[in-house]
Amino acid sequence: MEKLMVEGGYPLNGKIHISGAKNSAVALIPAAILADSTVKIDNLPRISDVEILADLLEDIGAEVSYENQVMTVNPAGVIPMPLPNGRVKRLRASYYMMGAMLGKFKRAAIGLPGGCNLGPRPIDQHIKGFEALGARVTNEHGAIYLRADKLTGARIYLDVVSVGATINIMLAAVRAEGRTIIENAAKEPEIIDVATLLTSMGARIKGAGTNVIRIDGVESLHGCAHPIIPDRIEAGTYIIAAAAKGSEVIIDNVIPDHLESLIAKLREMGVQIDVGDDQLLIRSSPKLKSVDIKTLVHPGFPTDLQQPITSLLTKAQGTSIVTDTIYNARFKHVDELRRMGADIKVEGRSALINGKTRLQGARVKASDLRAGAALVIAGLMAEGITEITGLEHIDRGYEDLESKLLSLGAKVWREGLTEEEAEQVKSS
Ligand SMILES: CC(=O)N[C@H]1[C@@H](OP(=O)(O)OP(=O)(O)OC[C@H]2O[C@@H](n3ccc(=O)[nH]c3=O)[C@H](O)[C@@H]2O)O[C@H](CO)[C@@H](O)[C@@H]1O
Ligand SMILES: C=C(OP(=O)(O)O)C(=O)O
Repeated sequence: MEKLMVEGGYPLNGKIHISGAKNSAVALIPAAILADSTVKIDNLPRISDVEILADLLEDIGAEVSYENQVMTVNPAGVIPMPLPNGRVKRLRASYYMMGAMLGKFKRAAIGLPGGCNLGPRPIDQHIKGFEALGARVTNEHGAIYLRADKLTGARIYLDVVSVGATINIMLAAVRAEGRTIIENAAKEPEIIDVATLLTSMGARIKGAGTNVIRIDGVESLHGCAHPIIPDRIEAGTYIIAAAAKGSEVIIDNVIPDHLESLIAKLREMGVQIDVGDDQLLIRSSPKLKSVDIKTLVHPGFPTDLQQPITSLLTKAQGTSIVTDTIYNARFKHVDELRRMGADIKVEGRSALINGKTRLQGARVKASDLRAGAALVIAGLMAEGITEITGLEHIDRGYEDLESKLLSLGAKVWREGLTEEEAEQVKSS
């Protein structure tokens, strides 16, 4: 076990390159098994979620190679092997194996997914979609069993706007007979990316990125090459870090449209942001203003940046209110920020942040991926050294976190935990 050491107070300067999007990558990899020949995915981030999915694909018979950010999946030998436990619990996106296996084999048995613990994360809308396509779905001993004689296109209205359900239904519907219409679909950029890959494989999909997606099923899908979009949440994390500690930071390889809601909020706070074609230049200000933020489905403010921006708001003048309308328990980072001196109160789904506090380095634990990002940003802002444990969460979603921060002038490094520290972390 390791901890991340962050010595605060150093200004950030320079340029960093954003990796491929985690939330696209984790859907594109399962999607690759739907093809009958090799799929090449370019610009994949080296993060543990990607590595676990590659292992899962090998478990079911795919040939996978992964070098220099390029993953090649040859799905010719894939079999409908059940994946009831083990690795599937280590990430959220293993649920995409359900849609992909159902589309390919008309059956699947996949353990319930893991991922960040942010309060209840049901998958009822995924199941509603699979059932509408003709699958019988049962939950047996913590695994979901899906069986269909055939898949038939259907009109599916999502009761909740869900990224996972929208993509999962697309994965199954591309091989169904006839037309599927997903209404009240999620519109996140990662959905467009998955639809682009599937279309390159021969699928017929219209409307991805809007709230109505039409899919005309096809009999087979072929191999292709696909470059993944940049990670808007990784970019957002570094943009917020630059707003917290930057003098001038260039964030390279971004799609600025994907970051509109964050850019607007940061400008409201007083951060200067110049927008280029695929780069942003961030200039921080010593006088940041408080703002209120409500997380919403895309194109609203992303819940995945709610925790990182909370750290930044501890520095703003006045009281900010951050409300998470997507998850009801995404505030585990707040206790840790309080250990560092933050003045934050959680009331229901909102955090009330009294700003202009001087954070102090402390021993803190990342409870989930973006809580980890929030603590790293807080560590950069704090006086002294912050020791962050729970790095397995951060490693699920940030490629080369330390080297990217080091290249901007931050002081960060990993250290092994002593036996005593490891015991304390386990029992906390
Ligand atoms: C791997 C991946 O892409 N993860 C992202 C994905 O998660 P994920 O796909 O799990 O999130 P969803 O969009 O499905 O969830 C949104 C909301 O809908 C609820 N819900 C969802 C499905 C369902 O069947 N029933 C239901 O009630 C959830 O509890 C949550 O309150 O989108 C989230 C919302 O942008 C992000 O925070 C995650 O980073
Ligand atoms: C919540 C997240 O991830 P996951 O859905 O994979 O747990 C995230 O990326 O912030």
